[in-house]
Amino acid sequence: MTLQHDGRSTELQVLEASDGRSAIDVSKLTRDTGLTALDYGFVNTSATRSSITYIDGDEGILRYRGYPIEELAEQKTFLDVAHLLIYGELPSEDELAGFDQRVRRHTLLHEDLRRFFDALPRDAHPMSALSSAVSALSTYYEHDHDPRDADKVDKQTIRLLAKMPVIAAYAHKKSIGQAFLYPDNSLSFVENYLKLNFGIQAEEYIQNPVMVRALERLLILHADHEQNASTSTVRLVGSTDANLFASVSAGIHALSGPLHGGANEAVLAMLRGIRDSGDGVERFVERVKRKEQGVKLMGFGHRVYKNYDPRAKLVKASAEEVLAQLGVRDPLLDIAQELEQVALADDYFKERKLYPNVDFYTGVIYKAMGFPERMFTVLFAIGRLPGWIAHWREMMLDPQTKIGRPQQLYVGPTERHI
Ligand SMILES: CC(=O)SCCNC(=O)CCNC(=O)[C@H](O)C(C)(C)COP(=O)(O)OP(=O)(O)OC[C@H]1O[C@@H](n2cnc3c(N)ncnc32)[C@H](O)[C@@H]1OP(=O)(O)O
Ligand SMILES: O=C([O-])CC(=O)C(=O)O
Repeated sequence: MTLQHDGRSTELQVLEASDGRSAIDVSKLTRDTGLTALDYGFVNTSATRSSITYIDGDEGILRYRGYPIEELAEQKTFLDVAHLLIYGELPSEDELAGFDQRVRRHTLLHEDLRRFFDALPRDAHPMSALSSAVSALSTYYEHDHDPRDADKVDKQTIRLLAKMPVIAAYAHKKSIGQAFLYPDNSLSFVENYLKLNFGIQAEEYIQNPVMVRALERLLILHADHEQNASTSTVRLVGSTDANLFASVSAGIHALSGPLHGGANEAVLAMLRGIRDSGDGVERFVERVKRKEQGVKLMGFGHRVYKNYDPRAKLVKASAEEVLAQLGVRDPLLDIAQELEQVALADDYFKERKLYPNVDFYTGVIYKAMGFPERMFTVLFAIGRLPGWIAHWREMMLDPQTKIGRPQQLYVGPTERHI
């Protein structure tokens, strides 16, 4: 395809993806024609080629390395999926045992890093504590940051996978003023995290198999989602050759916003608001449709899914199942279900193809498990970690990678003088 502008021209090559979709390669556009592409929110822009995750937003399909999310969530553990995303294949039994052992061996935090939490205010949001501590973690491994050294990258990968859940649990303990526990490496990844989070010093912590399985599934469902805002942040920061901890810590900040991962916390606030106002679901939906300042249907809508988010379908089924298994009756689940029903039948949402996204039902499950609302997005971050790591590593190995540096259309004053 030839594009001409102002007497100059360029050949725009059309590149094929493995799903039959295509993209125009505009990499020589500016050099050949002086034009740039303007694309607010990158709605029409592919920033890279990737072989990690596939999404068909019209059909509601999500696959990690080719495997449907439904199969992975049903049959695999979070560490299986982390291995799949990071190394490209599901592990054999021996590979999983080796991977699991390595992760268990690296769970301990340096004592000084435990004390790092002393410097944070008690009411610090756990997401801020998490990103700060992950950033601080990088100061302990200065000698292993070289992104081109495969062994070092692998060491950092395992360290981050092992230590981030511990940091997450400490962020929670800090916010409720309880003593930190040491990791128990006789436990699986998820069991260890649950004990660190909910266990109390000098008291036995009894694992609840319903919670373990529910959390495994939720973490798997959050493990990757191709070029979402936080993963794109990890890639952008990593494109400067910044280290893995620095890149992931930036990703955690990006995830915290209520338009992205922070929506799971915002959904619960919305459901509570509806309950406490006594106004009912229909009235709330009317306010959303009127686009009242600050009123949105949180947990609804998605840049890519113009059909039901396949993760939301699984999380919804899980919510009903887990609450029943835990013997929890939560009126907020009824409000969420009614809200979904009313919205899906409404033309405003139909015309705009707005469906529940992954964040809509997760909070109800986390709440039933005993997590405070401010921990919801932290749980998302633990789940998303393998995806961030996989993208960072893929980018580092890709010979096409360049420093991320968008352009702009300058609309300020032309030259002027004082
Ligand atoms: C893990 C995740 O990150 S999943 C997403 C989590 N975020 C949320 O749940 C927050 C609520 N949802 C949203 O804010 C948006 O749907 C986003 C940020 C997820 C996607 O945004 P975009 O792709 O830029 O969609 P955009 O904002 O252009 O929406 C298109 C139309 O639908 C409307 N719309 C989109 N989402 C919603 C919503 N949740 N409630 C009400 N209206 C909505 C917009 O107002 C817009 O309407 P208009 O055409 O009349 O102006
Ligand atoms: O893909 C997106 O834009 C947001 C999302 O659902 C995710 O990161 O899980």
